[in-house]
This record gives sequence, structure tokens and C-alpha cells, in this order.
Amino acid sequence: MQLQVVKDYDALSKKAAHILASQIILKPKSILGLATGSTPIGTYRELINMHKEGMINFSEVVTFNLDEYYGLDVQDQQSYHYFMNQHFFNDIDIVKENIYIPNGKAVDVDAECQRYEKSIKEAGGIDLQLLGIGQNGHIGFNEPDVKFEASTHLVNLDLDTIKANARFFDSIDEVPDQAISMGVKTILSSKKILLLASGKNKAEAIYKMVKGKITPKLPASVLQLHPDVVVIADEAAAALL
Ligand SMILES: N[C@@H]1[C@@H](O)[C@H](O)[C@@H](COP(=O)(O)O)O[C@@H]1O
Repeated sequence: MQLQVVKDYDALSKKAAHILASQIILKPKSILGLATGSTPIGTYRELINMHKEGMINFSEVVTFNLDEYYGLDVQDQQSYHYFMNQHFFNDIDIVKENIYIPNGKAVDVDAECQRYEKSIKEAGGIDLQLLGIGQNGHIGFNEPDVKFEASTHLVNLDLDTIKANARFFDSIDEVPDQAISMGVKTILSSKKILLLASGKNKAEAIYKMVKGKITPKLPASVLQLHPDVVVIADEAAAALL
């Protein structure tokens, strides 16, 4: 794991955007794995600015999002479909058909998970996967568990995660308790991984991810096994290292 510590959220967003931009410039047909949560919002903003300045275009880029809440429609303002449109896709020239996000309203969830895995494989695999990290060390929605879940699957969300994500909803009762998420193998299959962490509430998870043992109790620790992971943490998130 290559750790880069930067001063603050702004510096983190710029550095992450530069890495993603260089990926796209070097390979215009890049397959990107994308993340939601508050952490990558600044990165998306920077990429939008670079796009508006004519530095990068997304016309051939294909994206696969990590996860989606189960039960939420694409139009739902709390869905990750909506989030991605609002914070990124509406402001870039990506082709709609090149955007993949799990269908949270799928009736046959197993079929949806298999379809998602197949789409990633058919696209040629993910070149660069962007990740945030939950306070409990989750990546995507791979929650602490007794074993690693390999492929895209339906997850029962931890109460901690539901509480942490309640800030995006009107009340905690509205937070779905399940999600469809890429699995650990899906994430590890990406050629490169870029994980972002900002703020002191991530410091413990970052410490355990980097220094702790590899365990499904801290899902992000599995990234120690990947040969090409860049972690960008601001000083607050890196405080315990
Ligand atoms: N499924 C997402 C994760 O992909 C994200 O990393 C996490 C952290 O969010 P934030 O960046 O807002 O702290 O939130 C959600 O649970």
C-alpha cells in the first residue's frame, strides 16, 4: 500500500482527481469503479472542473459503482443513482449506456448480482477503483463479518453504518437496512485501487487497515493483499499512523 498524507480535504480531492484524470488521459476507454459517500464529492467536483476546462473528457469512459441501497428506485433522491447524477454524471460528457450501478429495485437479487459481475467482466475488468472507507472499516458495503464475501451480493447493513449514513436522510427510519454491493473479490480484481479518507472519525479504521492484521472484521484490511493500492489520507485521518 502506498500512503500519501495530505493537509486537508481540498488537497485530498485535488490529488485524487489528478490520479483519476491521468488514468483517463492515458486510457480514454478506462473502466472506472466509483464510490459514493461524502468523501469523493470534492474529487468529482475537481474532475468536473477539469472537464469544463477541456483537460479531460469522459466520452469513452465506462463506470461501475460499488453499491446501491436495496429497495430504492433510481429516481429516489437518497439512491446512489441519484447521488452520482447530482455530484458527477450530470456535469460530464459520459454516455448514459456506459454507467453501471446495481439495480436496487431488482426483484431477483441473485440474478442482478450475477448480471453485475458479468457486466464488469465483459467490459474487461476495472482499471481503477475509487474507494472511501466506513468508520467500521467497510469498503463498498462490505461490512465487518466472519468471512469475506467474494462477489456482488445483498448485504444486511450494520447499525453503525445505518447511523453513520442517516445524515443523508430525513430520519434514521428512512435508511434502508440492505444494499447490493460489489464483493471483496470484485474490488481486489481491479487493476489499481485508490482509497480516500478524510477526518478524524476515519483515523482508527485507517490505522487498522494499514497496520492491522488482514481480517473480515475490518474489511478494508484485505487491501493489504493488492499489489497496487494508493491511499490518500488527510492529516486527521492519518493521525494514528
Ligand atoms: N457505501 C458507502 C461507502 O462506499 C463509503 O465509503 C462510506 C463512507 O462514507 P463517507 O465518505 O461519507 O464517510 O459510506 C457508504 O457506506
